[in-house]
Amino acid sequence: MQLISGTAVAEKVLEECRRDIATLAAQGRKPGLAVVLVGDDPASRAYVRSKDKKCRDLGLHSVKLELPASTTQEELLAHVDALNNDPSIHGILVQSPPPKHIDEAAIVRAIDPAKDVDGFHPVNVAKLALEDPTGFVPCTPLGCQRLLIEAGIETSGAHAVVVGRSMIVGKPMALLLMAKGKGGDATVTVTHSRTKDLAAITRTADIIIAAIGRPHFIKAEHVKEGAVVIDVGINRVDDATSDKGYKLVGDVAFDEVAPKCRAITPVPGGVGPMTIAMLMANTIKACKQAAA
Ligand SMILES: NC(=O)C1=CN([C@@H]2O[C@H](COP(=O)(O)OP(=O)(O)OC[C@H]3O[C@@H](n4cnc5c(N)ncnc54)[C@H](OP(=O)(O)O)[C@@H]3O)[C@@H](O)[C@H]2O)C=CC1
Ligand SMILES: Nc1nc(=O)c2c([nH]1)NC[C@@H]1CN(c3ccc(C(=O)N[C@@H](CCC(=O)O)C(=O)O)cc3)C=[N+]21
Repeated sequence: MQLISGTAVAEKVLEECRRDIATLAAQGRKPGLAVVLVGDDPASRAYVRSKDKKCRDLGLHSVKLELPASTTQEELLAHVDALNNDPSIHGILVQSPPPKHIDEAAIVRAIDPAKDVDGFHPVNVAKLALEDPTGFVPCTPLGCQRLLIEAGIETSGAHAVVVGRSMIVGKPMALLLMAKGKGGDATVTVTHSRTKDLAAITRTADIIIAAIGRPHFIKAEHVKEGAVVIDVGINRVDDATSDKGYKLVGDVAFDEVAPKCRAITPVPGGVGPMTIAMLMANTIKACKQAAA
């Protein structure tokens, strides 16, 4: 069994980012990322902090907007508009999910597609479907694809089963795996909560991408011998032995699944660090494209 280290692959991606940042610096340019958080969900706060920290480590310009949960739709749109017009900002990310009174779809559509490093804007969703390389691909599925490539997993002709169909993970993941070329050319099945006999389908998978949001949902019975499993899930579960009072677990029951796998990602240290690394890479891409 091969343990695919997201931490190690993310470090490789960040090394590429450092080189790009140095090249841009020599041209007097510095990529800038703005992360907007509305409300005080603890997991979201932690995530926003780690993105800000990674930006600073790399020497990117980083703006962190932490807005109260009472922020109105109009106020948030005004912030997005200001960032759209700020030439020092190349990437804008509005942390999902926002509070209930915010219309997330309208916010996403207000972001300049050229600064939409999350890849959520309809223009970028269309570019992904069209396999147009000028678009931005959502960071998490992009990171999963890179993990497969770096781990030497052949996707061409493989049966990949994606569990989950969200706009942030499952759907773009399926589009990437079915696209032509490296890390693609797979035969893709997308499953979700209405899927009948999920285990019968996942057992036919050469590659399983689990993006469900339920701790330890994928069990040994879901996985065939020799499969590759990418665990996207980040779930906080109570843990009295940890000083934080919780621990992070994936959507895969790692202990029982790992022995059957050719390769598997851990949680933490798997897809999570890749998401952050791809966000940095997308911000650099946005900066390069803004100059061109
Ligand atoms: N590592 C990272 O960087 C990231 C991790 N995540 C994590 O990935 C997980 C998924 O996130 P996200 O896609 O945003 O979650 P969503 O809740 O938006 O989507 C979950 C998907 O799983 C499907 N699903 C739910 N229950 C079942 C079931 N019993 N059987 C089969 N499918 C099911 C849902 O189906 P239906 O559509 O029918 O409701 C839905 O399509 C979460 O744990 C999240 O924390 C998310 C983003 C980034
Ligand atoms: N607009 C938007 N874009 C996102 O990309 C986005 C979002 N909203 N909302 C929430 C989800 C979740 N997400 C994570 C990214 C990294 C880790 C991560 O780095 N995890 C570490 C552990 C971190 C820790 O220890 O807390 C790991 O898995 O090793 C986790 C979760 C991005 N998301």
